Amino acid sequence: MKKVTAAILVLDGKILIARRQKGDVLEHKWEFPGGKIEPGETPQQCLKREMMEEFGVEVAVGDFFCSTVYRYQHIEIELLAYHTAYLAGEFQLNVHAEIRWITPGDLKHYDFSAADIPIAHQLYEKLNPPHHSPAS
Ligand SMILES: Nc1nc2c([nH]c(=O)n2[C@H]2C[C@H](O)[C@@H](COP(=O)(O)OP(=O)(O)OP(=O)(O)O)O2)c(=O)[nH]1
Ligand SMILES: [Mg+2]
Repeated sequence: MKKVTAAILVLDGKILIARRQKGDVLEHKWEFPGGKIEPGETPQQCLKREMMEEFGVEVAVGDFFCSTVYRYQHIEIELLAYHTAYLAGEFQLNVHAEIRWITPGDLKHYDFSAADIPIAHQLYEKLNPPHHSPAS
């Protein structure tokens, strides 16, 4: 099983999501960006490297958020999501078709890769402000 890291990056209350390119595995699907852990790397080192490779930005990788295991036809992955803080750099698209900054409520409206759906759901539960019932 391949271990893959994914960044939960929130800036000004908006969450970073990225869309995979046409022709890529899982083409057009939205994801929390990251990639496969290489031999000898910690998940944190991997995610820092991937964010630099894929967007040219520097991040600090913080606490573990959650993980999922998913078996695609092409690969079985353990997806490890980490809270990540933006440090520096202009976002450029080196491998993705598009990025968006979305509100927690928007998480339900995007077509995420299957392995990401439970992560998007947990993030929604964590960040979406609860609706207050009227005072009695
Ligand atoms: N980065 C990332 N990959 C995901 C997510 N969800 C998901 O199913 N995947 C799958 C897609 C791929 O089959 C696999 C590895 O991700 P990747 O293609 O980003 O790997 P990578 O950046 O190391 O790229 P490469 O060297 O394999 O081209 O994980 C996700 O949220 N983020
Ligand atoms: Mg990647």
